[in-house]
Amino acid sequence: MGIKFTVQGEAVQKTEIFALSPEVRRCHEALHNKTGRGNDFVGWVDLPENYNKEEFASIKKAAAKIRRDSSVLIVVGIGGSYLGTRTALEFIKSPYYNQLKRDTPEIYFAGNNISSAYLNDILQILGDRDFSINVISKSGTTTEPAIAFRIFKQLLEKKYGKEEAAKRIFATTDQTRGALKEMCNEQGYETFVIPDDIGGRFTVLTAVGLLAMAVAGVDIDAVMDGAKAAMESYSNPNIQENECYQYAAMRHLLYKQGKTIEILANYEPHLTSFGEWFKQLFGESEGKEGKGIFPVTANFSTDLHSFGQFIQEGGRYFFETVLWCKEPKTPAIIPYDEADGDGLNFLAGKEMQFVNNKAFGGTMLAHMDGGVPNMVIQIDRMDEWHFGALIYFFEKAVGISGYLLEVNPFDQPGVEAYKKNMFALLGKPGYEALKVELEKRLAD
Ligand SMILES: O=P(O)(O)OC[C@H]1O[C@](O)(CO)[C@@H](O)[C@@H]1O
Repeated sequence: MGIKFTVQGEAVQKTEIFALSPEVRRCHEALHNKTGRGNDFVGWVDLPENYNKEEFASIKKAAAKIRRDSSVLIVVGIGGSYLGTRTALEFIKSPYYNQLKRDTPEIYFAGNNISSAYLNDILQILGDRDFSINVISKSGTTTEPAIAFRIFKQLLEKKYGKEEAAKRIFATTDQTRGALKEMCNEQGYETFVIPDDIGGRFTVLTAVGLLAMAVAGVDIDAVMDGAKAAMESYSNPNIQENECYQYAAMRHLLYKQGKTIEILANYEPHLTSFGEWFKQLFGESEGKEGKGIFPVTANFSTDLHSFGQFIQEGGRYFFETVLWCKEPKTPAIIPYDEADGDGLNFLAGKEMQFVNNKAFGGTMLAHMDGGVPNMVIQIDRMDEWHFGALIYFFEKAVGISGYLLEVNPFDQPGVEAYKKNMFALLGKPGYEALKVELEKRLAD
């Protein structure tokens, strides 16, 4: 397996982790036998093997068409219909994917906020270039993507006419239900499926993530191969041989010790978006019924110069999980400087990754000395295979971890509260009484 999980220091002993074996085995069985809470939404467990091969081929075809006739792809979506796709692009390609030399379309993400300035910036960047849209929404009624889709769809129709525009809209949505699905039926958009038994935050390895990846020239077969290898490796119910389950158990033990925040730290800007995806995966899965570990992320060494102080000496209620990548995507050598004004000549000729590695080791020891429990998830490199494998590692970990916490890790009832208030304040029909009540509270 190209992923290696290790516990650092003494905060939790291996024996304590292994002592959780009976509970972990129960969670494993509940997940695999579909007998646990939220069992309607565990389709992701065997997805790397059981994905729809016919649709997979259609995704590649659609991607080839987009690459042929579009300079830009606008991907519209939010939450699970956005984060994984963006993460894939930045992890496998680069956060600078759009600026780097390539022969694939530029890709921009819209509908993941309600900012007019953000939207106008994308419209300006797009200009009058040829483009296509991949609108991703299971429900089709999520406000943020619905607004963005209206705007880009109208632009597309104005530019190409309704008929040609319909051939440039690719919708990833529910197989049978929902507002977007109805629109697809009426307008004849090519449609890809968000499976019924996979919740938004677990969909990156479905058409949700795969279409944009394929457009960007990502080898999506290799992504699925990595996920399949992880699926096989982490199907082992024996915690002593299953590092994914060790991670889930370790989180649980730390939570029991009062460590209620997990910092997922990385040392690569290519992993920043991965942290955003992780926040939704763990936040929506575990944060309920007054329980859960609050997921935050740190981008090192950048953030060592911002909240590094707090991590070292602030309140001791968190632990750190470092996502470390062994090989740099591309190497860079530190040059010799005649004047040596910065005193760095002792590093001349060394690779930057050598320095990054020492920053990682030094930081980990300092944080542990400061009382922060540490664990490391190490991958060899940031390529397609490792992306698929790592996604699966975290999905499986949150499934087990959520069951250990005795919550339903596959629902997200709390997300509705803000939506209800927003609809009422916006004057959506049916919310009249709530509007009056909320406006009074806001005016007080
Ligand atoms: O795909 P949809 O229906 O637009 O929903 C987007 C996101 O909103 C949520 O329902 C709530 O955040 C997520 O689970 C989902 O990923």
